Amino acid sequence: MVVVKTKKELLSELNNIDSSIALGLVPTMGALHQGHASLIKKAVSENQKVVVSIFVNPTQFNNKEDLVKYPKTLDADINLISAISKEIIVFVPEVSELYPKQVKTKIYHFDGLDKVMEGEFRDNHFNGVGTIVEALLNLIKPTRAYFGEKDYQQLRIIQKLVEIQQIPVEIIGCEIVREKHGLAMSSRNERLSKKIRQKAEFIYETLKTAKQKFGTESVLDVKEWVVKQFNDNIDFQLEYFEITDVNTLTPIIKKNTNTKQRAFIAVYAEEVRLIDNIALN
Ligand SMILES: Nc1ncnc2c1ncn2[C@@H]1O[C@H](COP(=O)(O)OP(=O)(O)OP(=O)(O)O)[C@@H](O)[C@H]1O
Ligand SMILES: CC(C)(CO)[C@@H](O)C(=O)[O-]
Ligand code: BAL
Repeated sequence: MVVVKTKKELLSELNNIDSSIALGLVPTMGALHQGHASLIKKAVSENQKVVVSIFVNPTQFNNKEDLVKYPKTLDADINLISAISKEIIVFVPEVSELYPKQVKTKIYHFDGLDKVMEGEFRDNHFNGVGTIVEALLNLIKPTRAYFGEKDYQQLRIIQKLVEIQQIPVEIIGCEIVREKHGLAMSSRNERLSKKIRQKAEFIYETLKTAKQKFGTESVLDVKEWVVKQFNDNIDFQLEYFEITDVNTLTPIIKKNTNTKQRAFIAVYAEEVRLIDNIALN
C-alpha cells in the first residue's frame, strides 16, 4: 500500500496507472471505522484502483473546538485500509498542500439544499465541504466517488456540486453502518464516555419510532413527540428534528405519498454533536 503526502507524489502514483481504468475515490477525515470500511470495500469492488484521502478539512468546521478535538488515529487508519486491500493509494496531505495560498472557502449556490438542518446550524459548513471535495475531485479525477448516507445532506450537496461545476464523476451513496445497538457509526463517537455511547442507541430508537408514527400520525404530531422524548431525557440535547422531501430537503408540514421523505436529527451528548437520519417511505 502506498501512503503519499503531497499532490506531486499522488499525481506521480496516478500517472503510473492506465488512464482507461476505473478509479474510485473515498474522501474521509480519518479516525476510520466500519462505516468508512464499507465505503472503501464498495469502492474496491467497483473500481480497478482506489484512492482514500484522509484530511481534516479546516474550512468546514464552524466550531474551532470541534476541529481541535477531532480524533486523529493515522496508524490505525492505515491498518484498517491495508486490511481491505494492499493496492489502495492513501493520500494524507497537510493543510498547506490543499490550501497552498490561503485557507479560503469558496461560496456556492446549492439551490437551498444548504440552507436547512446542517447548513442552518453549522454556518458556512457546506461551502467548506464543497471547496475541499471540488479540489479533491479536480486533483484526482476519479470515475466514481463514495459518500455515506449518514451525512445524507452532504451527499445531496455533493451531487449538486458536481452538477453545477460540471465535474465528470459518478457520486455513489452508501448505506449507514451502525454499531451493535443502532447508533450510527461516527468518528465523533470516540469522544463519548462508554456509558453515554451505550445509551445513545436512544437516537436511532427515536428515529425508528418516529418512522412508525409517521405512518399513522400527522407530521406535526411526530415532531412534537420527538421533542418530548428529548425533554424527558437529560443525557441528550436535541438540536433539530426535521422531516423533509429527499430531493429538495425542504421540511414538509404535510405528508405527500407521491414523493420520498426522510427524517433527520442532530443531537448533543456530552458536548459531542451526533447526526442520523432514516428513510420514512
Ligand atoms: N456510519 C456510517 N455509515 C456510512 N457512511 C459513513 C458512516 N460514517 C461516516 N460515513 C461516511 O464516511 C465519509 C467520511 O466521513 P468522516 O470522515 O467525516 O467520518 P464520520 O464518521 O462521518 O465522522 P464525523 O461524523 O464524526 O465527522 C463520509 O462520506 C461519511 O458520510
Ligand atoms: C467529505 C469530507 C471528507 C470532506 O471533508 C467530509 O465532509 C466527511 O468526511 O464527510
Ligand atoms: N462527516 C461530516 C463532516 C463533518 O462533520 O464535518
